[in-house]
Amino acid sequence: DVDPLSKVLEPPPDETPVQREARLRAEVQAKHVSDAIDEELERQRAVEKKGPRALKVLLLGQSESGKSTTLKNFQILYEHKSFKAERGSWKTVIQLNVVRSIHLILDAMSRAHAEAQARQSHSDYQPRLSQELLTLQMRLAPLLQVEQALTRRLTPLGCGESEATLLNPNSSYADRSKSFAKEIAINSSSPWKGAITRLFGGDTDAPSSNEHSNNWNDPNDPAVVLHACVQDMALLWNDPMVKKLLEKQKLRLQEMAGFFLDSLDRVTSLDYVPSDDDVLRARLKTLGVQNSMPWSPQRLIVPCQACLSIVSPYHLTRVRSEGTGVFLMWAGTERYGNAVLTVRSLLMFGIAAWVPYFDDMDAIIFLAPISAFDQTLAEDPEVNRLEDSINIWKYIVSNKLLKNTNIILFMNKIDLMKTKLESGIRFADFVVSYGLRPNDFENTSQYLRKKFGP
Ligand SMILES: Nc1nc2c(ncn2[C@@H]2O[C@H](COP(=O)(O)OP(=O)(O)OP(=O)(O)O)[C@@H](O)[C@H]2O)c(=O)[nH]1
Ligand SMILES: [Mg+2]
Repeated sequence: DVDPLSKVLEPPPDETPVQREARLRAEVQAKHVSDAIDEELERQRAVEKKGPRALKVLLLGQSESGKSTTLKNFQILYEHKSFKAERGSWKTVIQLNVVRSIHLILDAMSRAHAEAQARQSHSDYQPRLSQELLTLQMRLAPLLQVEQALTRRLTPLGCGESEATLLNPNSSYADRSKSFAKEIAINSSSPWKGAITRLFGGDTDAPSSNEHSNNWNDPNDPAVVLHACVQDMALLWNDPMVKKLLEKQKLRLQEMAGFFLDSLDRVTSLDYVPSDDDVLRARLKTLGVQNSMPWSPQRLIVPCQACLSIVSPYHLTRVRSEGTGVFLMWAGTERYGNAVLTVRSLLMFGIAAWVPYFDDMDAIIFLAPISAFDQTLAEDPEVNRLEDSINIWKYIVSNKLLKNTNIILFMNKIDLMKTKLESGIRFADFVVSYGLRPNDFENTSQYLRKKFGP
């Protein structure tokens, strides 16, 4: 009869005093988050009493499915002024995305190097990495410090996740690369955007508030280091040996979230201000529930139950609107005490815990990134991402508690889907039941519409 949720929340039996302190701190923080959400809901109720009823939409989907991106798209449509005001804060995220891509390359090189050395001890030694590459690797070392500085900038109040603080400068390179593979996550209630803006004296009414957010006289300023490293980064990314090595290790950086290596000159230039498209592409993992401000005077007109639509959040078209709209976004990953739960595990614990979020929603927009057919979940490498999306979707549409809620499916990331199919990745290799049908977007998307359908 043990409640599965409290079981997950139990502290581990061998908890050390340090872990205990961290857990209690996290719990206090979670309580703040929860109180802030309550306050926000209360505030919204007060607003609703005055004006027309706000339409509430919940964005739901596995991690990296595009919830934050969809929210950004709606922000572009309805709140362009505040979206523009936040561009300076996104610049820090984009810099972090660049550094992360470079690190993934450096890690891949280290792996190849280690492999070559192991082979050297056997017979004929063929150096795998050229001397230039080894030099580049050394010259790009300062980027590690940059990563820490950027992380601190994004988590000024300690509201980042432990992934962000794991990077201890005294740890070995191997340890650092291991922790680097993890993404930095920001709790959605964290005031990171505001904190950066305040830190640099940004004016939120200005069209691009943080153009002056860097100190060009400080050689340790992340933007200065990145600018100084731009040639080396470009040399590394364009090196044919690196290309081969990445291909061999099946690292397709271009398809990964937060890819900016093809725009290095632009995004590391001293006067760089992110464009709308850059902000859409910037990747920062969200934890926790995020509540948008009510947007007025527009409202989304949502179609009927379980409508199927194919859109790319990059190219949402304007929806006819009136009244006000509120979006609630549920992160792909949720933290409870010391346990990190995914949308999937939360659903398995029963929808009861979610009811406060679900029951007064007018609509749920479910994000299913169909391009993920050849990928597995970061939190569970055994589970195919597409299969996971289909399972959660079926759970949602068959849930009685949601029978009066409009449910909209966004089969998104279609641009990536097309690129993948065109590059020769075979859909049927991952979805066996697809059989011998043509490996093109038209047929695969048609097939998936049916798969998600009733
Ligand atoms: N190519 C492409 N990339 C997309 C699309 N939609 C989202 N992305 C990218 O996918 C990455 C992940 O999207 P997010 O919006 O951060 O995902 P999320 O669902 O909020 O993920 P969590 O915060 O981890 O729950 C981002 O870098 C986006 O730019 C799309 O339609 N096409
Ligand atoms: Mg997110």
